[in-house]
Amino acid sequence: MAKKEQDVVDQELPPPPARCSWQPALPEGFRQLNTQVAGHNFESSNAEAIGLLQDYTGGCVLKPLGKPECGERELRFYESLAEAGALGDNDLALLRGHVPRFYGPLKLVVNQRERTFLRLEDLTRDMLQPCVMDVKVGKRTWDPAASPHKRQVEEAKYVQCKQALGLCLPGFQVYIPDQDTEKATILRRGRDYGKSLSVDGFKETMALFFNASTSHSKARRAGKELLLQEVLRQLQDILNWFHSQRLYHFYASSLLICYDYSRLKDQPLLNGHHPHHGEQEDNAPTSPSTWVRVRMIDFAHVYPAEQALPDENYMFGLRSLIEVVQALLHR
Ligand SMILES: Nc1ncnc2c1ncn2[C@@H]1O[C@H](COP(=O)(O)OP(=O)(O)OP(=O)(O)O)[C@@H](O)[C@H]1O
Ligand SMILES: O=P(O)(O)O[C@@H]1[C@H](O)[C@H](O)[C@@H](OP(=O)(O)O)[C@H](OP(=O)(O)O)[C@H]1O
Repeated sequence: MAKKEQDVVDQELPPPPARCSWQPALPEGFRQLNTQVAGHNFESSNAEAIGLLQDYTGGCVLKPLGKPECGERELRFYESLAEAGALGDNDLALLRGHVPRFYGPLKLVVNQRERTFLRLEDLTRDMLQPCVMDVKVGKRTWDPAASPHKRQVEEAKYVQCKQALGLCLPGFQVYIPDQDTEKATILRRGRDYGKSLSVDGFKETMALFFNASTSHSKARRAGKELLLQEVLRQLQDILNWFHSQRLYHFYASSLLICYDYSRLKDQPLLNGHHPHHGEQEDNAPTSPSTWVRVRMIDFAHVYPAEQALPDENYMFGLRSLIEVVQALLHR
């Protein structure tokens, strides 16, 4: 992150890496991903447990392969997307636009052990004040090979939101303005917070994440509207892909929603018209797709679609998310 002007109000999530009293042994040129909000992470008492890394210069993140079968499945998924793109396969080629770019596997020694990482596009790159939310999609978060125990464990977590909305919230960070000073403060929440949420709590948390409270100035409301419309556009694009695809079923997969808080302030309304992704306009740098990114991540439990059926489990969650975000536009 280039600059930060915040007091840090951390809760539940581990503090930003620079403040840790211990440091994992990382290869030169890499550091812990300081915008990681969920997922497997480094543990001071377990050298085997590792989280995502960030390449100082390359604008990419490095995700360690998870448990043998999960890690290999995710690597195969990204590789098949890369191959399909080259062959011009339609549904797979389109899916590439909804996931981080993949730059191949990389072996690195971390905590004295060689591990394989996936090199992925950093979805928070160029963001000065990155707001990041990981939303796990689907009522069912266990895959067809899950043991009865794993299935039971998954069913017992995030119960309220998962059953009603088909969504779970394992973590997020957001910059919010201090009421009096307008100075930005960062707020971070992890899985324990997500597991405690009711449906209303989930909706309020989404309002908090999108800085969508009603008390903002006119200029801030314009920024909020632009943000929500862009998020909805990108979510709808993903849903459109799911309507046609019969290739995969995605279990325990997430949507990563990222935006740059520093771009939210003072966004002008261009005569009611917001530039869209891909539009060739002189003012292209202000296109919200440059500071708002919604992508699918975490493919450790992706399986071929059973009987070539649509992925109703994922689509149920995604439709709920679209409804929740739409409701924020009308607050
Ligand atoms: N391409 C990316 N760009 C930026 N941040 C990312 C990217 N991929 C993952 N992250 C960060 O890392 C976190 C964990 O990612 P991911 O869900 O892939 O890990 P995981 O260990 O497989 O998770 P889980 O415990 O749910 O299986 C995300 O919540 C996000 O903060
Ligand atoms: O939401 P939580 O409570 O963080 O639960 C974790 C989450 O379900 C992960 O998807 C899962 O990793 P896998 O996708 O690899 O199964 C992990 O299993 P693990 O603890 O066995 O790694 C769980 O602990």
